[in-house]
Amino acid sequence: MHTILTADSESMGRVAANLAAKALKEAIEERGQANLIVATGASQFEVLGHLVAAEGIDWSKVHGFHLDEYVGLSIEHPASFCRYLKERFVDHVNLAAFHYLSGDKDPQKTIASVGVILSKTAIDVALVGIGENGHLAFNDPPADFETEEPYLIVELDLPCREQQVGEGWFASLTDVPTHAISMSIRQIMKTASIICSVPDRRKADAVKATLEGDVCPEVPASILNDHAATTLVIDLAAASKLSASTRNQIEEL
Ligand SMILES: O=P(O)(O)OC[C@H]1O[C@](O)(CO)[C@@H](O)[C@@H]1O
Repeated sequence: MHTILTADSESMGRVAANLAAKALKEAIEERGQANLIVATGASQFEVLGHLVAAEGIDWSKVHGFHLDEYVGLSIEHPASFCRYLKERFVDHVNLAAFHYLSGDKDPQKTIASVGVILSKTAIDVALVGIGENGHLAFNDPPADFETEEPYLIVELDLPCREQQVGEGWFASLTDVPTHAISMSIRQIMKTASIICSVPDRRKADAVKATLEGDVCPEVPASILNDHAATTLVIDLAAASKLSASTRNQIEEL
């Protein structure tokens, strides 16, 4: 995994968005279209802000896929990932299509219908983050590294649900849904180019475990070490617990 260290979340977002824009333009040039997976959460604020402002992407040739969503939240809820993506991404670009995961009515039906399309699609770029508990999408530890299903309905663990309260998406723990739709680990790993953006000191332990520990289901994001073309973009705060030898191997911008 190639890791890039940036000063702060703003420069992290700019670097990640530039990488994504380049990969999307190359895919459009080569194949006439591009397929993109989009994540949500605090880690994607700056990434999506820079990406929608990027020049030279023919968005009408881009098909978007949604990484994960809570079960039971309507798009009216402030923490809805559908709402987040609509407001921060889809409304700003003229996409060929965006495949939302609506988790409020019939999540099984949603994952069946979007999953069929996703299974037949070669994804060029995935924008992802890492949770405080090391999760990748909503695959909390221990994550299922084996399933071939494109999407799963998962139970969220306590640290994951506490993170959502800590970030201010929900007023209390009881408001956080207990289940979510998540793209599976194997499906994410099929992406040609993964761009994983991780800002903030809250993520320092997860970043350390991802870069310095074993690849194991207990650290779901560690699987990215087995991917041929992942770039991890972190800021100084997220890198604050890395060893000196890891720091020496990281590209600093
Ligand atoms: O960006 P956050 O809120 O720190 O979360 C990291 C990752 O976790 C998810 O938000 C799921 O909680 C992903 O969509 C995101 O990439």
